[in-house]
Amino acid sequence: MVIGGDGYCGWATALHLSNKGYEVAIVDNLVRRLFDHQLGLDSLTPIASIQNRIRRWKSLTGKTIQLYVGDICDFEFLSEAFKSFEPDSVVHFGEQRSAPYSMIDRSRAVFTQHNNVIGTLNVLFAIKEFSEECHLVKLGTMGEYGTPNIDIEEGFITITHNGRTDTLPYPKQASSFYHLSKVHDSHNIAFTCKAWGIRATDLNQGVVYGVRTDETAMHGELSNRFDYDGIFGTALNRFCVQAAVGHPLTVYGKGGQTRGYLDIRDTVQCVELAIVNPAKPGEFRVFNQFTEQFSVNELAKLVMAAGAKLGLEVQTKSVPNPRVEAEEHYYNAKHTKLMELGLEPHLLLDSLLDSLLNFAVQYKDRVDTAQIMPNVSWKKMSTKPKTVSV
Ligand SMILES: O=c1ccn([C@@H]2O[C@H](COP(=O)(O)OP(=O)(O)O[C@H]3O[C@H](CS(=O)(=O)O)[C@@H](O)[C@H](O)[C@H]3O)[C@@H](O)[C@H]2O)c(=O)[nH]1
Repeated sequence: MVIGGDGYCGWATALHLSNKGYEVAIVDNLVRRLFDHQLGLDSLTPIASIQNRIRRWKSLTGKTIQLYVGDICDFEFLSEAFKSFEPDSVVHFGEQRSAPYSMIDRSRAVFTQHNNVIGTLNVLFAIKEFSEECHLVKLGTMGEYGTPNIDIEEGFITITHNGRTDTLPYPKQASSFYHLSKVHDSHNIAFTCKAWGIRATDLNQGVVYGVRTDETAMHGELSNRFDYDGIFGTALNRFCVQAAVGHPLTVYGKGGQTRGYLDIRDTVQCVELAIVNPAKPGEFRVFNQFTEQFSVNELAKLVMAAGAKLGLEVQTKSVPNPRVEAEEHYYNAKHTKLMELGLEPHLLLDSLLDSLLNFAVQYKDRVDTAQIMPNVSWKKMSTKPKTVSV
């Protein structure tokens, strides 16, 4: 069961698992499409409706993906989906995943935490009630750890304090209401593993880039979404679109912000590896899911160089940072557990950057340049509903 199977990572994962012979159901309330309508945003790539996506997949491959449209915060809906599909594994992508969205105003902050925390709680209750053996594969985020001045471990750290030693959850220092929602989820999941014997894997994923996977490239109607706006667009994908339309690359502040990154083709691989090698009953595992670390400045340099090769004149501009985050910091995060399970990373080589840039150029007429600059400020956030004007 892929919850959030209509979104960026979820759609690619649902198709990948279906292609690999798994019986797949998508559970999704389609709210990601509603956010676009409400905020006047759109994917760079045209995307088909979920029904047409699934029909096209069936006509191309003969494989059926079941669809349950509804909200997992509604426990009755989720119960019916569980009873009808009887999942062995649940992959949970079904959360509001944008940090800027969660910082627009009070109501978006509350929505994000309610939607994410209650949705995950319901999934935990559904597993306990209907499918005790079911393995939960939950998308967490590297942002749960923040940017501490020591190495980041995979979920746990062994500490000696006043002569005694214990292995404890790694300290969490999230820096948006969205990232905090994932911290709260992790605590709830860890507790239910202990209390109810649930088996769970928390995938602390880094920033994803790219768009095509083997399956989504098979047909236009299987195309994945590609966000480039200031709310849902993530760093490298945004920079590629900016380069394609001749907009200076928007480095926030000093640009020393360093994060773990991965290709979307590795997202789908990692999820499959977690499913094939499930956690044991009662086990709460944490994997750091990224393949390489980059600072924002490093990404901008790579895109400038790749752009020059394609004859694009790419400039970089530091814009005032709309977020509250360290702009120069130590960053060294472990990420060996998925490699030990057999992950074969697609590293960010010139070839991928070329093809991403070409992809952005191909769709550049669809770019609304008014959506590029960031317009959500961490500091100016207020209780007043922020309405969007045209
Ligand atoms: O135009 C831009 C966009 C971003 N940044 C900077 O790039 C870094 C990453 O920002 P992002 O928007 O690419 O990613 P983020 O907000 O962290 O969120 C994304 O990446 C997270 C993983 S992580 O960053 O927490 O490891 C996931 O959890 C989220 O769902 C996903 O939207 C930040 O320091 C941000 O200030 C820029 O300098 N310029």
